[in-house]
Amino acid sequence: MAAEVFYDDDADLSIISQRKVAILGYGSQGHAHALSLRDSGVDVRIGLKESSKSRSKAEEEGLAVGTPAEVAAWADVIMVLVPDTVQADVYKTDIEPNLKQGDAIMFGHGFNIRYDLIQPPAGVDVAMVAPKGPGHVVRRQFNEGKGVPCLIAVEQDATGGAQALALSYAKAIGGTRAGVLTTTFTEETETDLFGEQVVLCGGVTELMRAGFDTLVEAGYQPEAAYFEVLHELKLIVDMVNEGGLSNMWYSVSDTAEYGGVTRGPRIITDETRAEMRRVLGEIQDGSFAKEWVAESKSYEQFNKLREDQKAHPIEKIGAKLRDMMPWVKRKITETA
Ligand SMILES: NC(=O)C1=CN([C@@H]2O[C@H](COP(=O)(O)OP(=O)(O)OC[C@H]3O[C@@H](n4cnc5c(N)ncnc54)[C@H](OP(=O)(O)O)[C@@H]3O)[C@@H](O)[C@H]2O)C=CC1
Ligand SMILES: CC[C@](O)(C(C)=O)C(=O)O
Ligand SMILES: [Mg+2]
Ligand SMILES: [Mg+2]
Repeated sequence: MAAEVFYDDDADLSIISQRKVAILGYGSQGHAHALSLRDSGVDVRIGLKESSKSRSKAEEEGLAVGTPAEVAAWADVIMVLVPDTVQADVYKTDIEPNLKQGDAIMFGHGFNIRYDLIQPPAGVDVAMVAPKGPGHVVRRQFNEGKGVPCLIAVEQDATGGAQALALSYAKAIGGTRAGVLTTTFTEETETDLFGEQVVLCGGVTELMRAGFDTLVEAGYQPEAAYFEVLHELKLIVDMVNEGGLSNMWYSVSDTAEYGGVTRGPRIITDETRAEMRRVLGEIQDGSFAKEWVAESKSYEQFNKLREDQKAHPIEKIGAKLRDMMPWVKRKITETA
């Protein structure tokens, strides 16, 4: 059955405009939600620790900032946009003691509900508005009159109005301009983790690094390798994004198309597809979540892997080449 997709005319902005919304966290998603909600006429306050380095950024925007506990007590809608691995602690310390009957607790990703790290009480709505894109792009597109598609879900509908509330919230951040789908916390969590690990973040970066390494090892200039496997990827993906795979195949040469359709399946093989299924299995059985929550206590392995990513030659050559293409370089700022 085809999914139902909601657009601007299906959502009522007045629902979220009548609520008091606490945004906990002012990072990638937090700043985007907070600023776009405010620009849509919603009463918003930001919850951050006294020591938070994000505080000054929110204050510079004229947003009211308090501690997570203070704004949770003030609000009747609490959107949790602190990192997934700290949400359970923030919930216990700052949110749970301040939840009132009829409040709504909302999430930008289903991780903590899907893996039972947070168990909200009966009597509150539990919903999700998950943009399918980076927070800085969510904000950028809102400012440009566009929007990033969102998934919404309701885990607990205490008031009978949880879905309408989530849809209204999604409208306020620009989601219904692009399309909003209903889902479950389980489907959102599992597909989101799979997408970022296998395709969008993990798969694509590893493909670029491997392609770059192969060309450089074979004696080609690193600059040529960078343009070929990283810079041009966006140009090719833009064609796919604008008109589908066929649009891209139409635009590239017949030589590229023939080489692509015959060689592509030699790169993404049956073995790769089997590994994708194993990665999905680790998401579904909770072992990835367990591993990540344990790693987040020290960041020991994660910090080493981050250093390895930064040190790869594709990063060094890329920085040099992007300096010559100022239109490509776009600094991420909290108001971008
Ligand atoms: N990044 C993205 O584009 C997307 C993220 N999501 C989801 O959105 C949620 C937020 O992720 P993201 O925006 O990446 O997070 P970020 O890491 O970008 O930002 C986290 C924010 O939370 C604050 N923070 C960290 N720890 C605490 C704490 N203990 N108490 C209070 N505030 C704290 C940080 O402030 P400071 O460090 O200054 O204290 C910062 O303002 C997650 O559930 C994520 O899965 C969903 C879709 C896409
Ligand atoms: C693709 C990564 C993402 O899921 C996102 C931007 O949608 C995230 O968790 O940041
Ligand atoms: Mg995502
Ligand atoms: Mg994600």
